[in-house]
Amino acid sequence: MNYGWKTERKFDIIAIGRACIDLNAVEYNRPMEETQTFSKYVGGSPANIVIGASKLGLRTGFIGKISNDQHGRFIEKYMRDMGIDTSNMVVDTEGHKTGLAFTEIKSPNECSILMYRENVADLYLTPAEINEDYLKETKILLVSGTALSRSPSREAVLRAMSLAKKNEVKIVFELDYRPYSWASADETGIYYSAVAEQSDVVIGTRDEYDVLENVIGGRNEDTTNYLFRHTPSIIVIKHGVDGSYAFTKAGATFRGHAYPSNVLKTFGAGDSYASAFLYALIHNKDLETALKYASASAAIVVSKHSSSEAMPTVDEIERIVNVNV
Ligand SMILES: Nc1ncnc2c1ncn2[C@@H]1O[C@H](COP(=O)(O)OP(=O)(O)OP(=O)(O)O)[C@@H](O)[C@H]1O
Ligand SMILES: O=C(O)C[C@@H](O)[C@H](O)C(=O)CO
Repeated sequence: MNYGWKTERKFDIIAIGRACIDLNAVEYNRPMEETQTFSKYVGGSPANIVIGASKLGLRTGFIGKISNDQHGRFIEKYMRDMGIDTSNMVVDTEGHKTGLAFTEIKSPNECSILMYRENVADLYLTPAEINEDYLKETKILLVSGTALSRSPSREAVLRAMSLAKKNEVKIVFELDYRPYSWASADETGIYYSAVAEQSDVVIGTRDEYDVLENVIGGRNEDTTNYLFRHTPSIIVIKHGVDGSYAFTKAGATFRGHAYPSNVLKTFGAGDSYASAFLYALIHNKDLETALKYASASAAIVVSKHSSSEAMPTVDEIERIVNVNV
């Protein structure tokens, strides 16, 4: 398959959005009120996705703003050590802080995330901090929906998208809807639909597309009919453990099935799914295979404690795909 990426580019994927910290409950299978210890990991959906992609051997970079403190330095070093180019991670100069996500694992099916995201540095990225020469060097710009929730980060993303288009960089939009980041669902729908209409690939859960379309109980067919009238050529709709679908503008539909997993917690599924899906696309694999890689990657991460640190290798993914043919 040829997805139309420009081949001669230094990076496969540059992501834009938040790089934060996850504090995952060490004593799991209990409520957070009774949890005393947490393990620290780099987190934030777009950071997790490039960490996963980098672990799979893709060449990645990151655009975002981090706090000028121990947390910001921890994040930058971790990502650099993972092989991600951090040259366009801007250090905040106005005292903004790193976002924190405390995770609660009450049972494999009852997980929640308590986010501390007041005045977080990532939402203060400005359009002036977007570097066209950097964007020119990538095949894909990965946009995370949460980065659209506030200004000036919103305008920074819109600037990055317009420079991406100017330089024939494909845009992948991961909806990554976090309700507490947004002023209202109406506002989310407005920005999500405008950005999705301009993106080449859109990835999200059924619920996230409902927010984008401002509907309740939306149908995949209506979503694809609407978005394929615009730029997207591939639309991925995830349905949790019930699997996922990839639709193409040419009219094909592919179904991905979740693989059996010894589930510890459910968060991290979406980010590991996206990193392996994009790995497969960059390697010109067909969409059926891309869905298998994505689902296998997610099955691995839901069985482990973290989102970022748990990202699998290509061998681990292929072992699952090959055993379950
Ligand atoms: N319990 C599970 N066991 C195995 N695979 C799973 C499970 N839950 C989800 N997955 C896999 O992960 C993929 C993405 O899951 P989901 O649709 O929940 O995305 P998400 O809501 O973006 O994830 P997250 O919880 O990280 O936000 C699914 O399509 C499926 O392949
Ligand atoms: O995206 C976040 O800000 C939190 C993540 O890092 C967390 O691991 C998660 O929710 C993954 O789905």
